[in-house]
Amino acid sequence: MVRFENVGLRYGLGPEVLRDLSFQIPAHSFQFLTGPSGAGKTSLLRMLFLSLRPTRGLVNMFGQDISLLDKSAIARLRQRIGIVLQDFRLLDHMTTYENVALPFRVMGRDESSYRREVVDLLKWVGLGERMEALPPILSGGEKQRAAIARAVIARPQLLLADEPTGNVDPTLARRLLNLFIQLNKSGTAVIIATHDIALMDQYQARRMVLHESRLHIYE
Ligand SMILES: Nc1ncnc2c1ncn2[C@@H]1O[C@H](COP(=O)(O)OP(=O)(O)OP(=O)(O)O)[C@@H](O)[C@H]1O
Repeated sequence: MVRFENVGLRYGLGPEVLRDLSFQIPAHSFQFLTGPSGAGKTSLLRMLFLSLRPTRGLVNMFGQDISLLDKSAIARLRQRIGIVLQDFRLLDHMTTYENVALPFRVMGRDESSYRREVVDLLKWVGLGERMEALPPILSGGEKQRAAIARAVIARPQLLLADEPTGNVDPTLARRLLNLFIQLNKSGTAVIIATHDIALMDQYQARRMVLHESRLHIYE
């Protein structure tokens, strides 16, 4: 599903923040991405979301060499990827319900075909009472859950999550991890970037560890 070969990344004229990354993400797989602060986890997730191009090396996503794709092809590939970023990126003028329903709207689906699904997921993540609220009045943990719900609602083929349990208590973190595990069992490949060792210890999965710009994989 994803293949990186000798990928390097630098910002501007700075040093390479990621170097010689070679790995594959198989379909249906589950992995944690970890490493110290500043190791490049967010940068790697952004490359996987095709919002950042590598400075060198080959990136192949869903069987396509991304260096050959134009903007519209990249936008189409992105529809197969769900992402939860640390700053959530919720749209402030839309309600929580509308934010979570957005992937279905982008696909051109009729609201009657997805309303129940969106409402059920919002209830499941504990936002049943916040559906009509606008993001600016949500707490940090509520925004995080809304961002996660939006990323998973359309069952993407690949889910990328950057510190998805950073703003919630341990009980809710476990619940959200279970949501990712269930999504994975239904076929989505999942990559969760986290510092949270307690979270990783709760689920036996492949670990991708960034250290001094390089990636080490522990199966
Ligand atoms: N837009 C940018 N311009 C220049 N340097 C950047 C940019 N974004 C990130 N960096 C640098 O790249 C390196 C990796 O940053 P990145 O945010 O990917 O790390 P991280 O592992 O996600 O960190 P954290 O765990 O603290 O979120 C850091 O040295 C950072 O300063």
